[in-house]
Amino acid sequence: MCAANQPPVSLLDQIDSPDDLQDLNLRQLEDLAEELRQRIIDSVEKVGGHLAPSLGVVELTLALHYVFDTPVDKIVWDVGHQTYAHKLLTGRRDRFDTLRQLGGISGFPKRSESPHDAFDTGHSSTSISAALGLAVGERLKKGPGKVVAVIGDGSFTAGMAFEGMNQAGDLDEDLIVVFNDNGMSIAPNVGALSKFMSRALSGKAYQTFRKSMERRLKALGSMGEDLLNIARRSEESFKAFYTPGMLFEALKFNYVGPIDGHNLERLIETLKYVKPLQGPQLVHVITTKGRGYAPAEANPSHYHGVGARPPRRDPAAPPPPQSYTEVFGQTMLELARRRPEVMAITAAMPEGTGLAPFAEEFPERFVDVGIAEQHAVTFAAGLAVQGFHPVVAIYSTFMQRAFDQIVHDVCLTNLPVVLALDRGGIVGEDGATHQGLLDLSFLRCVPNLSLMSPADENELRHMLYTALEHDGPVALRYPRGKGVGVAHDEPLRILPWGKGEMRRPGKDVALIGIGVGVEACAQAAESLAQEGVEAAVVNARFVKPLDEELICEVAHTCGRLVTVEENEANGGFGSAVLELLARRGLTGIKVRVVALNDTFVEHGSQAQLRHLYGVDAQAVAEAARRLLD
Ligand SMILES: Cc1ncc(C[n+]2csc(CCOP(=O)(O)OP(=O)(O)O)c2C)c(N)n1
Ligand SMILES: CC(=O)[C@@H](O)[C@H](O)COP(=O)(O)O
Ligand SMILES: [Mg+2]
Repeated sequence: MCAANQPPVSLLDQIDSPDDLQDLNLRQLEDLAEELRQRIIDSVEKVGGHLAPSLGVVELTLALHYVFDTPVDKIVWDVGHQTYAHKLLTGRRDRFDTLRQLGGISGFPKRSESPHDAFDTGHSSTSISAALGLAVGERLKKGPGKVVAVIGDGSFTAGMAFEGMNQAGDLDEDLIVVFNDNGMSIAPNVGALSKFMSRALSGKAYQTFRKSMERRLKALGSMGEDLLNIARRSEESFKAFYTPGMLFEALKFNYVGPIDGHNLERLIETLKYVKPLQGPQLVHVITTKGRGYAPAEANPSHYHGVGARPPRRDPAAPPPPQSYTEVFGQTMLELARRRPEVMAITAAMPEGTGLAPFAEEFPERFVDVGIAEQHAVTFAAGLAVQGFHPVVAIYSTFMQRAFDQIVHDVCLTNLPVVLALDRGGIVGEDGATHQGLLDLSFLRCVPNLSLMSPADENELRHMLYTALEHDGPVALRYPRGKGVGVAHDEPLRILPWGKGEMRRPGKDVALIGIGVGVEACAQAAESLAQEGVEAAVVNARFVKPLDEELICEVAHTCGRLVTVEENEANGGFGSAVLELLARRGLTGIKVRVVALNDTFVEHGSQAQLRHLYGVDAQAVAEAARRLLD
């Protein structure tokens, strides 16, 4: 609590830990909710972040921290993108404006950041499994803590959530799952469960019946109250049948709800009721994503994640380059118009992958499978067997989840599926859970899979066309954010398969880049030229099949190679080049691999992280100088 001699500036300023909530009455808690909301809006407006998800759970967060005693009790937040109120209430109020910035607090729960963060999250649908592990551990250690998982309806579309539920029910473990149902994933939620939820809960007849019964019974005075209590108990069984309860009850969870996720009094009462209960409990809360901020309530998809306030743009300046995502989406449309067999698949991220326009123009050839990356890939394999040419657009980091499906269902039988990995490389503010720094390694090792990465947004267009002309699995990986700003040359053309391109001749050292690495090489060559160094620049284009002739030729000519990639060094593009040189017996070549060196990459801007982790143009030039010493 604040020192007694200083008048509290606000309720939030009095909250140095969740224990301080106990001193507040309901009215003050409600006022605190509004303060939290405003603080979140103000901060995100400045630094960016996940606004709508966090606004939707302000009351739920307050009620959880009011009823449960973290860190003894443990709360696992699924995805963890909705934890801004949680962070403000657990000792990070004064650092909150450093959110997602280099050296600042993370946008997701981090055990290293606070003991109140019970488990690190970022990828969805892990909370129930993690919480169950925590609960079993607590039981085995004979600890006093209760364990709560908070999971959204979007995150419930992933199979992993049901794997956790299935085991929890079987173990009859003391575990509380709070199901935050706002009807939204990033886009409107999809799937049979989501439809069942909205049908069951939006039943007008049920709501009208309930309200009229309450009114009539209350009019009867005390007798009416007794009857109302009986009716409430029978309502529970009615709801358990009519609402999703029966689904969760089948998984041996005691179902409680649905309750209004913005009614603090009801939330506190319900959580106090379930806290001491034994066995698995599921509390179903209905919330509004973006609650309390009209633009976010009206468009929760747009306000799911927002960027920091952009710097004022000079109106005379040329328009910024298109993003790789936009170019991908436009090229998909162009190709689909001429190729009826092209299908597009997303895992709950139509906007983020640029496929929203495709969905609008070709609704029958577009599928959003929900947060179900494994299913997306194998579903695509099924389509490919039927003669379609599916393009599965999934962020690099989330594609990690579908590795076995890529191997087992697509590549083993050499099916024509295109894997479009957006956000390949350093993504920036989302931090360690979201960087796309493993894909060149985990894709390169899979037989039958070809792997390309464009040097710029124009090359992405031709690569997508080339991939769709290839009779077998192809992965395309491209970065988050704006392109280089090159013109789009027409028409779309098929790139020479397995061939890179010499972008700049040179004889002293060869800078061989893949993807965004090529731009870093080009800039490094410019600065080396100021020092009289003639650096060749090669755009490798393909990680597999590698352009062996071109690489061996420049290796022979220059005798010095720097490979450049935004990927882990382990098993990445540089590894492929080293393996080639060894295979060809070119042992006298001096090589530097510019890549991430066996490390995770935290949050910060892309430019800051590229510099900090030594994969920017400056690092490339430095590596070349060392070879020339
Ligand atoms: C495995 C995985 N796939 C995709 C994402 C991207 N993603 C982050 S939040 C989100 C939607 C989550 O919906 P829900 O669980 O309902 O939470 P809400 O945003 O509605 O609060 C998605 C698809 C992710 N974090 N992890
Ligand atoms: C929380 C989450 O996983 C997504 O919202 C992700 O942050 C989206 O990333 P982009 O902002 O790159 O689309
Ligand atoms: Mg949701």
